[in-house]
Parts: sequence; C-alpha cells; structure tokens
Amino acid sequence: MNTIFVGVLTVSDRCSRGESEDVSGPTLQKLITEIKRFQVVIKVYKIVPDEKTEIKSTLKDWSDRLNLNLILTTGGTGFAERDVTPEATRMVIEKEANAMMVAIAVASLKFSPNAMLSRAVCGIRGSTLIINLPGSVKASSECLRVVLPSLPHALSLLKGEVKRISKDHMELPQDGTPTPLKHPTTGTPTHLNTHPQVPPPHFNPHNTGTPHDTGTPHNTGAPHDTGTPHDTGTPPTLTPHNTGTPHNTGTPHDTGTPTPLKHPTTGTPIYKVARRHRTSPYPLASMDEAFSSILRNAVPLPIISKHYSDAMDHVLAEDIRAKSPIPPFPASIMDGYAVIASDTPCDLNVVGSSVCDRDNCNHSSGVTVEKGQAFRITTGAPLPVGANAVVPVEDTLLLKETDNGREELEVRILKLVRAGESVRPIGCDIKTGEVVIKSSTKIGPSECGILASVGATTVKVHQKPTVAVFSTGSELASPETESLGPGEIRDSNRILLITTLQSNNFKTLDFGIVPDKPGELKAALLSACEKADVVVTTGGVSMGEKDFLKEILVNIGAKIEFGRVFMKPGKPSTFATLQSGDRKKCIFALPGKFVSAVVTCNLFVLPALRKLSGFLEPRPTILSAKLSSEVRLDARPEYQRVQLRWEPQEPIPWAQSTGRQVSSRLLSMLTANALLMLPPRSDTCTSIKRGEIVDAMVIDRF
Ligand SMILES: Nc1nc2c(c(=O)[nH]1)N[C@H]1C(S)=C(S)[C@@H](COP(=O)(O)OP(=O)(O)OC[C@H]3O[C@@H](n4cnc5c(N)ncnc54)[C@H](O)[C@@H]3O)O[C@H]1N2
Ligand code: MOO
Ligand SMILES: [Mg+2]
Repeated sequence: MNTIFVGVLTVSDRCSRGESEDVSGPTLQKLITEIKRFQVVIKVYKIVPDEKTEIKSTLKDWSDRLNLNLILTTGGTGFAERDVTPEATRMVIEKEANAMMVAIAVASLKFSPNAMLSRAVCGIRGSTLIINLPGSVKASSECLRVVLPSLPHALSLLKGEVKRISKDHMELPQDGTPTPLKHPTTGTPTHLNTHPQVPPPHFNPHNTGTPHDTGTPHNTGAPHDTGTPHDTGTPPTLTPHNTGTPHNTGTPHDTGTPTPLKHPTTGTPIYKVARRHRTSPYPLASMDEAFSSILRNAVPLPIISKHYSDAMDHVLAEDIRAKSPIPPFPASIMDGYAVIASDTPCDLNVVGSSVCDRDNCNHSSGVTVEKGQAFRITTGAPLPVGANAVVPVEDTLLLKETDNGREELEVRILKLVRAGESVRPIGCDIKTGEVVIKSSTKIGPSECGILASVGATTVKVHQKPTVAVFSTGSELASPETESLGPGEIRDSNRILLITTLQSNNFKTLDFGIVPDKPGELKAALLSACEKADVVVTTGGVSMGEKDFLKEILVNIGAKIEFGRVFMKPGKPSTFATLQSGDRKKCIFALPGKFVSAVVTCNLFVLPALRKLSGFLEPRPTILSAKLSSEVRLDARPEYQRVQLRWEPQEPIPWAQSTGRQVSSRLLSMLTANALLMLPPRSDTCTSIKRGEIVDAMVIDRF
C-alpha cells in the first residue's frame, strides 16, 4: 500500500503554554487514518503559539525539508486578534486550493452559521497539501471529514502518480499490509527522515567554538566552592530519595500538582505512555554542531582572587609582572672565587667570603675586593663590590692556608677569565615590571613556582566550575548492595563520571541516585542547578517510557541546546542551559549506558568545564595513531575505545582495540587511554585497514 506522510500542527497559545490539553491535534491524527488507499504515517505533531513566524517556519520546514504529503493545521483561523494561521499559510503556499476551502465552508455552514467566521486557507507548497482547520475538536473533525474523500486523488496527483491512479483505480489494495516506513524521497527509514542531509563526517576539534569569550569580571567569590576532589561520598544537602518535591511533579499519583509535566512538543502529560513520541522530536545534531553549541554556551566563570598555593589548575585572569629583578643582585654562577678579571691568571690573597646566607652577606660587611685580592664565593651568592668575575674552584690551586686549615690565605688562579664570566647580572632572568606569566595561562607547578619567586602571592583567576553528578534510574542500587533485588543493578556510572571529572581536577558534588520519578528528578535537577555550575546526569534520555529527563529539563525552564547527536556511542546525549540570575548553568544529560556515559563525558563535558574555567584551548588532545587491526565503519561517526602504545623507534603509536565495542560493554573501557575518531561509513569507504593512520582522542595518561 502507498504511504503518505502527514504532519499535524496545533496552533494555540494556551496549549503551547500547557494551560490546556490539545484534543484536536490527536483527534485529527486518528481521523486522517480513515483515508482510503494510503497507509498514513503521522510524521510530526507539534503545538505552536498563535505566532505568524512560528507557524510559517514550521509549515516551510515540514514541506521543504520533511517533504510531507499533507499538513493539517488546527486553530487560529477565526476573527480573534491573535488568529493568524490563514495569513501564515498564505505566506508559504504557492497555489491556492480554493474549491477545498469552499467545500469546507459550504458543508460546515450546515452545522452552524458560525462557520462563516472561518477564514481557513487550503493550498499547495511544492508537493505538500496544507489544509487549515478550525481549532475546536468538533469543527476541525467535521471539516476534515468534508475533504477526506477527495484527498486520495489530490495527494496522488501531488505525488506524481496520476498514471498509476488511472491504472490502479479499480484495484485498491485491501490487505492493509504496512509497507516498510521509507522516506518519501530518499527511501531512508523514517527515524532518520528528519535529517535527510548527512552530517559532516566528523567533528573537527580544530575549527569549532569561540574560545575567547570573556567572563563577567564582576561577581567574584565561589558560592558553591564546597566540594573537594575527594568529597564524593556524601550528597551535600540533598538526599534525592527523601526530598520533598516543591514543584509540580507530573505523575498521576502526585497530589496537589496543578499542571502535569508535558512532552515539550506534543503537550501530552508524560505519564500518558501511549502518547509518547514515536519519533524523537529532537533533531540529530552533528558532532560539529553539538561541540560548537557547548563551547558557545560555556562562558568562562567570573574572576576571583586566590592564594598562589591554592591556584593550581586555575586559569590566570591577569598578567603577572615582576615587582623586582631576578636575580636582585649580581650573583655567582659557580662555587669559586670572586676576582677582578684583569688580574687573572695570577696569585691572589683570599680576603673574605660571600655565601648564600642572608644573615652573612658580604654587602653588610662593606668590604671591597681590590687588585691582588679574591673573595671565596658560593653559587648564587652576591658578587662582592669591586669584583667582576668568578673563577670556579676547579681552576685554582691553594697556595697558603692558616695553621689550623680553617681558612684559605692565598690561591693561584690558573685561567684567564673575562669580565662578567660566571656572573648573572641583576635582572638577567627577569626584569622589574616584566610580564612573567600572561593572562589565560593555566597554572601548573612551574607557574606556581614563578608566582612564588616574583612574590605574586594573591592572583586573579577564573573561578573553576563545580559539577553536580547524579545517576537516574529506579533500577539502580548502591554499589555496596550485597545481593541485588529483582531487576536491580548496581550504579556504576556515578562513580565513573565523578572520578573522570576529578581526575581532570574538577570539583564534584555527589547527588546520589535519583529514581525515574518526575518529581524527584525535577527536585534533584533544581537543587543541583542551584548548588553547582554544571550538572551531569546519566540515564533517562532516550525513548523509554521512564526516560523523563528531557521533558523535565524543559519543564524547569532549561533550553535544550541539543537532544540527540549523530554519534556512536552517545546518540541520545542531551545538552541544556538554564539561566539562573546572571549565570547560565550547563546541564549534560548523558545516556545511561556505561560506555556512552564516559565517552560523552570526555567528548562534551570536559571541554565545557575547561571553557568555563577560562582555558584558551578547551578542546581535547588528538593524536595520530596506526590501527592494529582493521575496523569496520558505522553509519554514525564512532568513538572506539583503544589503547595507544609506542613501539621503540616508532614515532606514531599503535591503537590496539579494547575488544568488542558495544556501548553496554563496560569492559571495552578497561585500559582504554584514547578514543579512535572514526568517520561514518560511506559508499566508497566501509572499513579502515590495519596500519592506516587515524585520529585518536586522548582520554587518559599513557
Ligand atoms: N527506541 C529507542 N531506544 C533506544 C534508543 C533509541 O534511539 N530509540 N537509543 C539507545 C541508545 S543509543 C542509548 S545510549 C540508550 C540510552 O538510554 P537512556 O539514556 O535512556 O538510559 P536508560 O534507559 O536509563 O538506561 C540504559 C541502560 O543503562 C543502564 N544504566 C543506566 N544508568 C546506569 C547507572 N548509573 N549505572 C549502571 N547502569 C546504568 C540501565 O539500567 C539500562 O540498562 O537508549 C537506547 N534505547
Ligand atoms: O549510541 Mo548509544 O549511545 O550508546 O548505544
Ligand atoms: Mg532509556
């Protein structure tokens, strides 16, 4: 049987705000299946407010990109001020279908004289028929019934099947066998239909993002600076299992909930499982798009003051200048004798000593070296006044000593030395006022040492993000659980994510396990957003009846920046932002599968945290590696777990697979120190051979 792809667009301010439930949209979806000759696939269903631009862009998108055969709109066709559906429709249609409008008007006038108040439009854009229907469930159903008999012919004409119609006219298929769901033009399965264009082969970590965004320099202080990299064991203030649910919760069992949680696009309460999405409403972002979105949204955190000894791994937000020169005095480079260069070689009287000891410095003694004299001197000690070079002790002979051997009296300088030899002049390493560390430098051990040496004990740095982590899933038990109950599994992802973040020097707050209950998930998300700069969750983001995370994110006012990514593993990875005062909180709802969670944490969360911390280069380190064995390519860009090993004398490491690469196989992460970045399969390339060179993203030390 021939298939038609239908979109139903409900236009209603109230339904789009969740103030009333859309009944007309679902009713029309049912009714349209009564159409003869075709198998109907409801490809998209959406609720939009009575806004001309939104209606127009949806109609254009559904006609041009999704190539739908039929779009039914309901609502916004009357005389009220906000009714603009006909105007928006006129802006997109290329041909009017006036007779359809007339037929609807004539028939509906029989039901009510108010049908005169409908301004509905019918028309054609490309090969898509668009029909405006009124908003009420009764009127819209009646109007659709009017045109239903003419639709098979109309749609077949638009599909260019006129010849077949005349031939097949008398032999309509009766068996009702569903044809495989295919894209109307490309023949690809419908779950990919919304993205007919193939995303770029791979994200190019070298050309994305805006690494130079500046933070808001006001608002210092670290309000949630409580966790340390070691404080994972105890949830800070929230025990997700016993918190109240201050906001509405959305399950039918919750009492006192004014508006239940809804699907963001359909407006259906999320407990109505039969009405869940059958096609994900979230476009598949390419890796490039996902990565750019993260870097764009992760803006460096405010600047704070830190003691240098506490500033490790922070990014400087000021240039550090030397207050005084280094060395602060002309200093000896060797242990030996401070001399007047023009005397050498010669025999000299040893008249004093200069040692590295601030309590015993020759400067305070006021002694000056004169012709025929030498001063004993140690490495780093100040050159005595009058001397201009140092002779190492190895280039001298002792000629005379005191009777007890405690002092040298005369030495022979065996070599000629030049003025300035073995002496570091004042400021030869660092001059007064010189910038010793530039702003935006990440502070490591060397930087700490330099800060100490120039006396920059309090420095301005970007605040580092605190990350709240929780696992979602009613099947999850504590890892300590001795014997698991039926259907239970131990929560492995939380510690996996926490330790991944900590090993990259980020502070974490452990929010425990949150069951798949909308109220508890919502409370945990809100609390986590309040206490942390970044929230990372795992589980509940795919198509399951208990996968509530995305809906709850929308419900708490977060903006879903992307809800799916064209990648493997990690397809349902979700990134959302929540404006909270002058801060934007970043929320990563990662998939529940162990491998997907850790791979996406490395690919998405860590670069975001580095960007928030002020890193100029937040992107991961990517090396070239040689394949130890052939790999078959997937339809999606894939991140396979490997161990990089360097063979003696070989500059490029070998990438050894960690074994079977399914995303539920925990053991594929074991010993992995890199992710192979494999391009998606193409007609011309389905595998990469052993010995070929591919990109590998470093995820651990070697
Ligand atoms: N109909 C579809 N089903 C699935 C799709 C899809 O596109 N359509 N995507 C699949 C992909 S890809 C992934 S990845 C997973 C992601 O699922 P969720 O993020 O919704 O995760 P859950 O359903 O909650 O759990 C999946 C799996 O992982 C286990 N899990 C979850 N959390 C933990 C944890 N903290 N510790 C250990 N194990 C955990 C959970 O028990 C499940 O076995 O969806 C596919 N499905
Ligand atoms: O693509 Mo899913 O992310 O891991 O199996
Ligand atoms: Mg799931």
